[in-house]
Amino acid sequence: MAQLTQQKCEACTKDSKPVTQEQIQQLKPEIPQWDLIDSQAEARLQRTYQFPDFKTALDFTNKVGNAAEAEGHHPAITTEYGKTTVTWWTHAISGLHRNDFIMAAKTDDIAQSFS
Ligand SMILES: C[C@H](O)[C@H](O)[C@H]1CNC2=NC(N)=NC(=O)C2=N1
Repeated sequence: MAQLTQQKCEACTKDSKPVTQEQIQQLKPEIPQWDLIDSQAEARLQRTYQFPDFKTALDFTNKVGNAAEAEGHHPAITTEYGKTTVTWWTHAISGLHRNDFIMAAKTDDIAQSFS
């Protein structure tokens, strides 16, 4: 299987299959700096990135937003002075889909261009 960053999101419906625990164990090492969290009783992936100032955090936010639009899969993003927190989950299934791991890996790739 190709690296997550090379993969494409698929359109999700309420019938889409969430990742299994086994799949999570396989995929999580590819995005080691992401936390698996429970929010509103749903599994989500979350990571906070540090930046030197607000403008850089906002530039990163916009790049992640563009990637989300390109893939048709959308995160929650909180932009603050010096940091941006990105949270991925799949609304249609109220949980985690492979798409979320793909987008977390793509988000890490975007962040690399800021370091
Ligand atoms: C029709 C469209 O593809 C869907 O509404 C998409 C849009 N972006 C989405 N983003 C996320 N994170 N979860 C979804 O279920 C989702 N659904």
